[in-house]
Amino acid sequence: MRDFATAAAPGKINVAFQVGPLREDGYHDVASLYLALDLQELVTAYPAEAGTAYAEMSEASTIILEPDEVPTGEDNLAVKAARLLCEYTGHEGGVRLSIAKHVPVAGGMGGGSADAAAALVACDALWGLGLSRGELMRLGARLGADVPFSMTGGAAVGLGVGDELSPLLHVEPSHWVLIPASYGLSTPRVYGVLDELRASASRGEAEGIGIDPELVTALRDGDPETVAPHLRNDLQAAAVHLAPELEQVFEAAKHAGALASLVSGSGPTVAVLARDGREAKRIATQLSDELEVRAIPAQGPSQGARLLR
Ligand SMILES: C[C@](O)(CO)[C@H](O)COP(=O)(O)OP(=O)(O)OC[C@H]1O[C@@H](n2ccc(N)nc2=O)[C@H](O)[C@@H]1O
Ligand SMILES: Nc1ncnc2c1ncn2[C@@H]1O[C@H](COP(=O)(O)OP(=O)(O)OP(=O)(O)O)[C@@H](O)[C@H]1O
Repeated sequence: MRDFATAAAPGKINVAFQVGPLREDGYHDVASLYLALDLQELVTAYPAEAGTAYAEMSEASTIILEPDEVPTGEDNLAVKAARLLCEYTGHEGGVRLSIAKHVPVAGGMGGGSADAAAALVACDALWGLGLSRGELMRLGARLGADVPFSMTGGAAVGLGVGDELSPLLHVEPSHWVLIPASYGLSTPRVYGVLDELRASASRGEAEGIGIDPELVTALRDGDPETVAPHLRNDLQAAAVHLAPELEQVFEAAKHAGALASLVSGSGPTVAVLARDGREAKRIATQLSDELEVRAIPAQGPSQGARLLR
């Protein structure tokens, strides 16, 4: 048996995100243009006493974590992933999962989902289970709507709850600045506020959802000016409703030279589109000073969950 196994998995942004009406199972049908970023979570799986599974935050984390901000017991998504793998295969080994966090927590960038995806890959290797990618993807879908995309990475259209993925091939790199907030937003709460806002609006039924083919072409061509007008997130109004201070972040991003910006997923992290990598670094420095945050330059697409050693 291996002494340990390390896997990486990416955080994401939704370059476009449309939300349909609330379904009976409490979820919403969505149309998402997912982009995996080079902000990667690293999960190392070490053997532990049989039947136990727990997480610890690694000192290598670049995200500043408040004590108890991320649960380390059964509520941790990586621990849930290890448990699910045991349940599915009948394996009885124990595991300690050391997580190096590089994706803002509760920021709408799928950090917990990336931990789950990386944990599936790392535990599969540690325990020599030899599951197929398809099996790991299906297990991932049971852990959260964003987990399958963190397994595939790259760029993809996600339908259903976000888990029915059609990968986009040949997408040129695009450059972004992520502006994390000092607080998190709960994903179910943000969806709930969207439902409330829609119920109280005089507009009728939600329109049909889908991804504009022009956006796909613009991403393939690597033309940020053409990508910019297509940035759209139906959850943004709900995130801003819960955190009105986000308006200042949009304003600052505009002044700093953003081509466009939007709330990432359920927020509150804001993703800013830059002309190129140099611009992204410049904007990140400027916004870090102005907003007193640690703005992070990043680029996508980036690889999905994979074993490092
Ligand atoms: C906001 C996004 O990050 C955009 O990619 C995702 O839609 C959320 O993905 P996630 O965090 O993996 O979501 P899950 O952990 O599966 O679901 C958390 C909660 O979000 C809401 N939820 C999630 C996905 C979806 N398509 N419709 C929903 O209404 C549900 O209330 C659900 O109980
Ligand atoms: N491994 C984990 N890393 C981070 N948060 C976790 C993890 N496991 C469980 N959680 C819990 O999940 C909550 C949301 O975490 P996460 O960072 O995944 O949010 P998010 O990026 O907004 O998710 P998404 O974009 O998928 O909706 C956290 O507040 C934390 O309590």
